[in-house]
Amino acid sequence: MSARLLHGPPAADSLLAQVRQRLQRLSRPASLHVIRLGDDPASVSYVRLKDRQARALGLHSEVHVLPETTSQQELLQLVERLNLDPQVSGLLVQLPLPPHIQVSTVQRAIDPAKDVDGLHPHNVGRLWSGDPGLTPCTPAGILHLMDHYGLPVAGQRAVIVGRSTIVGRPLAAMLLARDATVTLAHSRTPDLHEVTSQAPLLIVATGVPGLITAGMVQPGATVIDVGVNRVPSTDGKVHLQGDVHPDVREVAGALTPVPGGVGPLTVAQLMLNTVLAAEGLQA
Ligand SMILES: Nc1nc2c(c(=O)[nH]1)N[C@@H](CN(C=O)c1ccc(C(=O)N[C@@H](CCC(=O)O)C(=O)O)cc1)CN2
Ligand SMILES: [Mg+2]
Repeated sequence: MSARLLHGPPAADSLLAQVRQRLQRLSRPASLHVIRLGDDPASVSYVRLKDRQARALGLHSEVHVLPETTSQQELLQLVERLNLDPQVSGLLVQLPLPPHIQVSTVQRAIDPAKDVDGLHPHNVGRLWSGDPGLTPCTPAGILHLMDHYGLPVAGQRAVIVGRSTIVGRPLAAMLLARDATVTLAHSRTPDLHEVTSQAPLLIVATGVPGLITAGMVQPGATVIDVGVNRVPSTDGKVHLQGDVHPDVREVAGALTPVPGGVGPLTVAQLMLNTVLAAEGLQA
């Protein structure tokens, strides 16, 4: 039997409907500022998606494109200028950054109230403390996707593969807050297949194309594939492949496709975070 596909766009649309409602009640204009360094094709495409979506909602959107060789000090100066600008409600720096830039220093420099990526240590601490705050877009989007499709979270045994600060770690905190029992596995987890094959809910965010194969998945499991890997095909073109092998479709009960699964939720959740930041945070 083939897995039920959990398509991202309808879930993203329902999140965007919430954003439109909140925008109507907003007493001041909301704006999103995205800083991009260099011309990495994936980053160019993701930043374009964010800018287009923000404009489609009637938000003020600005993309600040800097050369890849921009120094950390120059980047921090731009961040500081946007921090101090009262017209800026949301601010993020697109990742990955070139190696001469220390990501954590840049994330710490962003005003936590404008940190629509939810990666400033203040916001990370709030998330783990169970306090309201801005939270990373992809994990928050995953929870919205699950709610949209009526998939239970409370009481679930969830295995996350991948311990990144942008997906795996914050998702663990969010699932715990929703009363799931969470295992956070990673590239150094011994016998990974034994861990994954006992997961009724499996979320994979490793950046390794096809890492999770059919034999590693519990029959009937819900599998959320966060990987969006650009893989060269034999015809010389590049295609998108998830972290989950296509064969998993025959084993899983429900599965997010790549593309068209989690990705659209990341952008929709960013729109919600921008409105939350403009509101001065939280419902
Ligand atoms: N500062 C940040 N950098 C990065 C983040 C982030 O949340 N904040 N996440 C990813 C990239 N990302 C957003 O920035 C992102 C990834 C994927 C998608 C998406 O819609 N993917 C589509 C496919 C799009 C395509 O054709 O390439 C899909 O999966 O269907 C949106 C945003 C890393 N960097
Ligand atoms: Mg990834």
